Amino acid sequence: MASESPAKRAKMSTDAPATSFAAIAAMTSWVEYGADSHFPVQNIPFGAFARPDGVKVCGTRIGNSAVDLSAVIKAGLLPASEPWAVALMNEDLSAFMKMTRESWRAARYAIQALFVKEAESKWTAELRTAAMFPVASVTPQLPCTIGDYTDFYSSREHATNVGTMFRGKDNALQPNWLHLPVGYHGRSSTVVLSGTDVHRPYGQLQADAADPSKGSVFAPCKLMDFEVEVGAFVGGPANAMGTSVPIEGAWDRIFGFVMMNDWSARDIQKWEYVPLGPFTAKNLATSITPWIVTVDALEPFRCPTSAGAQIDPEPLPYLRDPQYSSFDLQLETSIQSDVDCKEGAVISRSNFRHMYWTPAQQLTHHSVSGCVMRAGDLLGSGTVSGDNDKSYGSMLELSWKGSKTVELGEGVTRKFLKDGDLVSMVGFCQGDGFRVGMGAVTGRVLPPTDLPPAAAAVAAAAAAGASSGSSSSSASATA
Ligand SMILES: O=C(O)/C=C/C(=O)CC(=O)CC(=O)O
Ligand SMILES: [Ca+2]
Ligand SMILES: [Mg+2]
Repeated sequence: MASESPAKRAKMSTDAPATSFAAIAAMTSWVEYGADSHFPVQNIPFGAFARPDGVKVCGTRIGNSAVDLSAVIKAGLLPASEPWAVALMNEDLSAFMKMTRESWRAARYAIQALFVKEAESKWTAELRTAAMFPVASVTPQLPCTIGDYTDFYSSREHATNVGTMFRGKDNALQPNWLHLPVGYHGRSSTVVLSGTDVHRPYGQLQADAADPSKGSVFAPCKLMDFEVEVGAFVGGPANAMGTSVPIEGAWDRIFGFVMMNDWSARDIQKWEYVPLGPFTAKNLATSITPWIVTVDALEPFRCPTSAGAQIDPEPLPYLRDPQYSSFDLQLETSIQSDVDCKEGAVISRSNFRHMYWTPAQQLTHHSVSGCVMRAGDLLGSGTVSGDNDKSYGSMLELSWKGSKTVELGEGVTRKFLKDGDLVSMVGFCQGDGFRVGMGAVTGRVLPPTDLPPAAAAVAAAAAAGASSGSSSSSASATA
């Protein structure tokens, strides 16, 4: 790691593993993978997948292998009687995530110890066949039952940019923004795994922003967008209703992190969001990576946020995070299209350290009214935008509401997403000769689905209106 890197400068968390950063960097594995793998022995994430024979199991990933932890436990390489091992015998991580950080840590260390070079002889050929599968041969599953999904708005740059575009420069950052992590309740039913195609949604759009008397039309979204986010999975025993999660222990209630794309229909959003915030513009799909990278795996990369060691104004006491900091997690977003950008092009580079509010502050604030926070709840960080126009986390900002083009190379440009565009977001921390990352969250934009009967009737009526001279509901999407 470069000597000036924030990860190196940062003091290791007191909660961090007893191992030094140098000792972590020096770990090697008997499993082969490249220096750019996101899943070296230093990572050991948790996930759930269906084996080639269809059996669903909890697992980890190392290099390009998905590891069936139930097979490793059955073979006697992990202590079957430990409560965490019992929990890992389930089809997904729901039970395991309800345990404590101590249990997650014990499990991760025990698994990690099986993949260091010195442990190679423990792995018989028989066990390798029974427990290790090429990732391409397994079917990732959602890691747990996602009870609730909440999305925050915690990048100061993103909030300022969106506020400027939606409400004007003078009302960009609302007066509450520096005092609490603003958020909205999202929809867990449409949280999907990376690789899931996403249809351009239908919805209500304002017919003519210059003339509100023209009302609205029903049509496919024309301003389809992504949002680069880091998702935090809540873990640990739920707080009782009427109590809250104290900020002092809040980091210990975060099980780990995934990359997340909060698909957004900007024209639907612009019309519907007043005054209660995002609704159907955001519930069409939210894509996540399948492997949850633990807080412990990210601890060596803890660093100050770009807002500094403290925030000003100082938040109310209940929101003062004693570990106010972030992770030096690099984020890179690209678009690929078989139509006009076959090689793909990187359009944004950002970093998780740009977030102003920490996941601990988000969790504590979420529960301050007595709201129950359960293991498996998903908290979106909010779009991660940096301080320059190459680091913005959405097309809305990169194209500044469509007022300029985003270059994909060789004369190919975008303002918003086109049908056929494959959006890919990767997140990783760069260590000294190794990486710890989440992999890529991908999703392709498909044309609108065939309309269900009720919606078809509305569209037909709107089309009839259009042919008689009123507002149009053309299905063609512009980009
Ligand atoms: O109304 C606004 O200012 C904008 C709201 C959002 O776009 C919500 C959202 O998804 C927040 C985020 O990802 O940061
Ligand atoms: Ca969002
Ligand atoms: Mg969403």
